[in-house]
Amino acid sequence: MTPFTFQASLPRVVFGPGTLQQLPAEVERLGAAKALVLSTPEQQDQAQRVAELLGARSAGVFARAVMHVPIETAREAREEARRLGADCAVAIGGGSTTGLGKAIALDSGLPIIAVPTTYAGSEMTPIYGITEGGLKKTGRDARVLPRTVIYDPRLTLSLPVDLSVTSGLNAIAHAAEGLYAHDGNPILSLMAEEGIRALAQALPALHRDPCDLQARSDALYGAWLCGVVLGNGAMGLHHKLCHTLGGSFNLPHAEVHTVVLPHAMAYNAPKAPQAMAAIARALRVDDAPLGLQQLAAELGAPTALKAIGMPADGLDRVADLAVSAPYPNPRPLERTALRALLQRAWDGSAPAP
Ligand SMILES: NC(=O)C1=CN([C@@H]2O[C@H](COP(=O)(O)OP(=O)(O)OC[C@H]3O[C@@H](n4cnc5c(N)ncnc54)[C@H](O)[C@@H]3O)[C@@H](O)[C@H]2O)C=CC1
Ligand SMILES: O=C(O)/C=C\C(=O)CC(=O)O
Repeated sequence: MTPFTFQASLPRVVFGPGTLQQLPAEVERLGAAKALVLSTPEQQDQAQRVAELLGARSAGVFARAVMHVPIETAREAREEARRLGADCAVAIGGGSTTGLGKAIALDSGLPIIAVPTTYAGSEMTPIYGITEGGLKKTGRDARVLPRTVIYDPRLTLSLPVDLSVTSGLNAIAHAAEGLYAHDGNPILSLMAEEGIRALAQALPALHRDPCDLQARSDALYGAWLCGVVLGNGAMGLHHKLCHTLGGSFNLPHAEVHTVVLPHAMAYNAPKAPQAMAAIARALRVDDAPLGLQQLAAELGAPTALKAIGMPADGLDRVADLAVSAPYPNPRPLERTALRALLQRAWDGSAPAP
């Protein structure tokens, strides 16, 4: 085994069906008196119920989280937290709501309790994203890592099946890139393989029966592990391509990950054979990129960028951007090969190196 360094900074986790009921005690445990509850407009009723559960410990509800955290929304939420005298925030929702909590914490240091209701994994990472003037900036900052995460699988029963599948594949992407990250290590690799395994088993089961609480629990457990990997390892080609595609063309986040991942994996496969072997083991397939694309197709997820709103004439720009700011990746970034990757992803063709 090659020498390595392992240091992880992780939130406290409360996991299991019904654990949302422990939220008031978790707020108290932080030493906080007033929590601002954050959600998207679609989950406002759920946020309201959380505020009722908090009773006197609720400062109010801010239900305006949207995808990619526009700076204007972040400023409004920070101001609302200040105006209401909140000394902590509870983010109930997916990556968009967690992201809003992070934007507040980045500026104010307010502690965040995350209550994830998708499989995006943001609650386990110190990574934030804020969009200003149409450009999304991402960064890492220890202040934005939630202090506590409550994983209550019951809250995911209402997540539509299509979003459950693509969100689960978004989580698998975190683990896949962690397995070949330049700063990876055997402990993160253990978590990554186990996270992929749990999700690969859970997604078909919850696709058959969205109310299968065991499958929902397994998926959330997998998302937790994959989120830890993302938070503690570098992102490579796949995440960078997805951020360009999502940020510049306003494509739906989890769907972009779903379509691109098999192609990014195939691109890197010749330089990351051990990672591919681990992913194939976890998926129980012979060929990791192809097996992943087949899993997505079997679960009714999109497999072509053209099907999720990507204009064909934008592919050249994405290829240009992909090579404009180099970053560590197992296989060097070659424009011609990346342009071909993007074409295959747009067409929905089989992944190829
Ligand atoms: N910083 C990080 O580490 C990460 C950040 N992200 C960010 O998260 C965002 C995407 O987050 P996602 O979770 O994919 O989607 P999302 O948070 O935007 O949610 C999508 C939709 O599903 C709804 N929803 C969520 N949970 C639900 C439930 N249980 N029942 C019914 N409806 C529900 C939401 O209200 C929203 O309308 C992107 O902006 C992405 O950049 C994603 C992964 C990691
Ligand atoms: O692409 C992902 O799933 C991971 C990270 C982000 O989305 C970064 C962000 O919060 O914008």
